[in-house]
Amino acid sequence: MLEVKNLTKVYPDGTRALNNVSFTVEDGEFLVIIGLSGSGKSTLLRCINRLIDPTEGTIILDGRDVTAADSRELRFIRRKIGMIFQHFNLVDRSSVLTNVLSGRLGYLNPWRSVLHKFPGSTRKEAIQALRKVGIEDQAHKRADELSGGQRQRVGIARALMQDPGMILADEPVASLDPVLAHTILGYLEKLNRESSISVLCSLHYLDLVQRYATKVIGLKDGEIVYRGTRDDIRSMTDQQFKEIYGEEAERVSAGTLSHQDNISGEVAP
Ligand SMILES: Nc1ncnc2c1ncn2[C@@H]1O[C@H](COP(=O)(O)OP(=O)(O)OP(=O)(O)O)[C@@H](O)[C@H]1O
Repeated sequence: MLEVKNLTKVYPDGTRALNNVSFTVEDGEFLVIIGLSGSGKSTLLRCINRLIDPTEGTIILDGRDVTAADSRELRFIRRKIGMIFQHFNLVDRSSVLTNVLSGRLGYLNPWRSVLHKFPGSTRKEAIQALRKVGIEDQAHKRADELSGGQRQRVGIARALMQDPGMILADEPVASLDPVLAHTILGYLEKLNRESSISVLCSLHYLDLVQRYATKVIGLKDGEIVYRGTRDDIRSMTDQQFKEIYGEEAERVSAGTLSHQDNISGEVAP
């Protein structure tokens, strides 16, 4: 379980990106964070694994105080938190397999990690992780030879190598077309449901929020302005969504949602 209490982040230039944000995420939840550009979504996600140090407040993950963790503890905590990025953050010139294996670096003993020497069993696991996202046949290609959707699947496989209890996904489908967006979110949902991995994800299409979220928080100028359960979200109107999200709020095309029915079948291992 994740408990975020009174979290505030003020950047050195004085920008108050988060102001007194509190919420909880139960194990196995799929929390979606919505909000306009600049509302603080990335800052919030990055505070949770301390890629950004909060100014005030506490973050407790499974009883451990992330905010008070020293560097040793933080390494341990971060091992269990996978991160997925909008622009994938792959090493383009390395192979897909090497990128996936890098998810395990936090578990290697120091000399192995310096040399990036992975045991054979770990390489097998990496292939299995790629199989879970349907691209084991791409393992030996260079990462920059893959399409955007395939690259994000590599990002998921890399996160899986951490054996995470939680995945933080910062706009994971913003660079993808709507059909691919459903494919990627379908994989995240499957991991969420079948492996009980909690997912915290920022998204900006209402359809996607309604389809995947079990809980939603809405941010505006760094403050929580909306909290919704799965039922609340499903009955949310475009107008309500626009009040939080602004006039930029939009749906992906109606046809895409029905496509999801096919995708669900496709993601089964
Ligand atoms: N390193 C930084 N220094 C100063 N201000 C920053 C820094 N990073 C972000 N901000 C500011 O903090 C606020 C929140 O930014 P953040 O990136 O968290 O928002 P966001 O909701 O993720 O936006 P987007 O959807 O555009 O990524 C914005 O006003 C942004 O300009």
